[in-house]
Amino acid sequence: MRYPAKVKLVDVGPRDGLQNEKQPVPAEVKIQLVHMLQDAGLKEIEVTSFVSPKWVPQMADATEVMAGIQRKPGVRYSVLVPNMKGLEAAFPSKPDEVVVFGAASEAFSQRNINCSIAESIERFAPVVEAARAKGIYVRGAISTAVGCPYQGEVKPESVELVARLMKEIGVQHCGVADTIGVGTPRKVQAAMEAALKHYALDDISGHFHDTYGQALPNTLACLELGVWQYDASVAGLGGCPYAKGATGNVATEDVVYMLHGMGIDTGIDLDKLIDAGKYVSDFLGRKPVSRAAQAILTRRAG
Ligand SMILES: CC(C)(COP(=O)([O-])OP(=O)([O-])OC[C@H]1O[C@@H](n2cnc3c(N)ncnc32)[C@H](O)[C@@H]1OP(=O)([O-])[O-])[C@@H](O)C(=O)NCCC(=O)NCCSC(=O)C[C@@](C)(O)CC(=O)[O-]
Repeated sequence: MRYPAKVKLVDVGPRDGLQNEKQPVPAEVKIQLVHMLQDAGLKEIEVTSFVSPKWVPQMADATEVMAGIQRKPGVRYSVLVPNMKGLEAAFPSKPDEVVVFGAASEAFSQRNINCSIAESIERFAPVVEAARAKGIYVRGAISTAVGCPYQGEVKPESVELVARLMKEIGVQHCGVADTIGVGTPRKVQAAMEAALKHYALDDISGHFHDTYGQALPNTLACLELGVWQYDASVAGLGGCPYAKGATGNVATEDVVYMLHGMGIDTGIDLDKLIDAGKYVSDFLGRKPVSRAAQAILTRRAG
């Protein structure tokens, strides 16, 4: 089996990881987390989202967080925007990339962004056009690509349809997301192959939650397809507010440990990454979910 020699990881911890956190997380903590992630070698960080504060109160400080970051050359800072209002609010923060987020399941689309899949594409079209006109790269996320908390199993055909619709409106990159972590390797490969009908290998990524402990095998399965870009969340933080019971993304530390063990380059310093995960976990008053981080922290403690 030939795996990609290099993998790009996008740390979505500050956004996906913290959006569902019940306790208030001050902007300074989010900013410090971003700084520690960039120091650890992350080349892309999903910082925040410009969404309705009524829907996701934890992200209400998006502008403050973006303003507080001291940017490191070579690092891309992305933000989620669900509509034109979000994009216009994001513009002054000068994100390198915006993420429009749709779903392969109608029920999830309604619960998450309050519209149908078709309506979401209509909303995204002007967002994509306006962002690209300003030279901002546009990534798309397809949630519930294998399973939906409201509708059950999701077929690859639904992923293919949303990937095609996103491609048609000019979305440049397609993220295939297992929002509730129900996928297993063959199913996730099928979802990825469906998206690959419309997006090139270089324009596609995986985003796997670890609810059922399948995120690492799912990552390995997609590496077998040649997919070399993945989202992950430091310390395994997170979950989606509209996917009850779903745990966080695969922990970035665990993915890095696996990839380095396979001789795959990530450009990330695992020790510094573990420090970032420990920093935010200490603030939240719990241990990092990452097994690799727990093992290394135990070893460090002697
Ligand atoms: C999309 C909307 C806004 C539609 O919500 P809506 O209620 O249908 O929107 P609306 O256009 O009717 O506006 C209603 C109110 O929201 C305001 N509003 C409208 N837009 C914005 C905006 N951008 N920023 C701030 N405020 C906004 C608007 O101004 C108005 O305010 P009011 O007049 O009532 O005071 C809402 O459903 C929403 O914010 N949803 C966010 C859901 C979300 O953030 N989910 C988590 C992120 S997705 C995710 O985690 C999955 C992912 C990406 O990680 C991949 C995976 O794992 O699946």
